[in-house]
Formats: sequence, C-alpha cells, structure tokens
Amino acid sequence: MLEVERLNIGTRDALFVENLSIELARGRLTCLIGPSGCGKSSVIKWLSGVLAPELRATGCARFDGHEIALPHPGIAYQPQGDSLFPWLTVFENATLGLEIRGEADAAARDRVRGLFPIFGLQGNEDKFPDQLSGGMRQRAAFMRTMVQGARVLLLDEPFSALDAVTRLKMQDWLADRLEADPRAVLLVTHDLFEATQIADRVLVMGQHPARIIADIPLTIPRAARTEASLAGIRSTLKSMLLEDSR
Ligand SMILES: Nc1ncnc2c1ncn2[C@@H]1O[C@H](COP(=O)(O)OP(=O)(O)OP(=O)(O)O)[C@@H](O)[C@H]1O
Repeated sequence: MLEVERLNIGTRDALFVENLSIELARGRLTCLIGPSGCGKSSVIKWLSGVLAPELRATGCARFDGHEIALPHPGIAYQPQGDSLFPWLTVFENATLGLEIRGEADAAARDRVRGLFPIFGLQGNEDKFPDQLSGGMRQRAAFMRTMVQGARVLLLDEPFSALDAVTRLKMQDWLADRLEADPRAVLLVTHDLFEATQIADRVLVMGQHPARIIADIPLTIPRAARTEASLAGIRSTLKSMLLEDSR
C-alpha cells in the first residue's frame, strides 16, 4: 500500500538516514525499532511532511503504486506523547483534523460522537485533556488520528509516557482496534517487548548510517504470544541492536 524508496535524510554536513526503503501493507502493524537518535522519528516525519526545514531529504513515496507528494491525505501522523491541545475539549481535539480539512460538518461530528464509546471515552466529550488519565489521553489522541480516515497511520512512540500496566492494556486495545478497522500502521517504539507483542512485523533500524538491518515477520497469532514463545525472537532482536551499536 505505501512504499518508501531510497530515502536519504541528513543535515547540510552529513546524512544520517541513507538509502532506506520500507513497504507497508494494509491491515498490518509494522513496528520500527532502533537505537535512540538513529533517525526513526525523522523517517515518519518525512512521510508526514513535517520534517524540520533545516534537514534535507530525498526519496520517493508511493501510495498504491503511484508516486505521491507529501504530506498526503491518505497518511495520518501521531507525534510522540499524546499531543492533545490542553485548551480544547476531548471532542474538539478529536475533530480538529476534520476542522482543519474543512470536513467537520454535522454528519462528521455525529460520526465522531458515535466513536466515543468504542474508544472507551463515553461521557468525556466535554472534558479537557488534563481531566483524563494517561491511557484515556492516548485513546483520545488515537481517535483523533483514526477519524481522519487515512489508510496509513504513523505512530511515534504512542505509549512511551504510560505506566507499565496501562501500557500493556493499551497495546492490546490498539491491536483490537486495528483488527476491527484495519489500516497500514508504522509504529515507532524503543521497546522490543512492545514490538514483539503487537507487531505483525518488526523492522530493525541500524545507525551510522540508519538503514533497515532486519525485517522480521511475527507469525505467532497475537493471542498465543507468551514470554516463552517470544523469548527467541526477542533475544535475536536484542543481539542485532547491541551488535549494530558496537
Ligand atoms: N532539526 C534537526 N536539526 C539537526 N539534527 C536533527 C534535527 N532533528 C533531528 N536531528 C538529528 O537527527 C538524528 C535522528 O533523530 P531522530 O529524532 O529522527 O532519531 P530517533 O531514532 O527517532 O531518536 P529517538 O529514538 O531518541 O526518538 C539525530 O542525530 C538527531 O540529533
């Protein structure tokens, strides 16, 4: 569905991402892991059209086989953290993307209201983000991303601010939501436990320069994944990351 080819990103002096290619398929959750600072966020910022202007990038993005200009309406981006605006209610945050695109008519607003129970946020429409728990804020941020209707979702460390238990619950919740409403998802995480728990596929990014050093499909059904069944793959991923950082 979405292909990135020969992506280079760097400063004026040097490239830090070099000749990187990625393919994302519909209904598949791909996790991108790699050492801090290797360029994971820069890759998804480039795909979202929000790369810092002082960085330079060349590369090609294709959607359903056609080369596209970025940003593209078929690609939605959720930055690190929950990124909700504190001065807007949860409902206003959820409809913000639609407002910006001029698509927040009465029917669209009713559709978003109808999603609140599905996202576990019923009764919280008129609250402000600081009146919600961390998990609820994440669900609200994710709802805002989903309602834009994009077929590709780019999620930058969506669970990094959550405590361990909420994080586990949110991982299951996200996998269930995507099963009910499949999209092509690229999720950046530092956490290889998280990656192996939720992904259909893990891409490992190396550094100096950043490129994909492994592409590992996870074939065990999510419901059957246990510490024991994932131990081998986690150990392989850990070795790759340590090896690359030497
Ligand atoms: N605006 C910028 N100007 C110059 N260098 C930048 C800029 N933004 C990022 N970089 C550099 O680009 C490299 C990649 O950063 P990026 O945030 O993409 O990495 P990351 O893998 O997502 O890191 P982390 O896992 O810590 O979030 C880093 O060396 C960073 O210092």
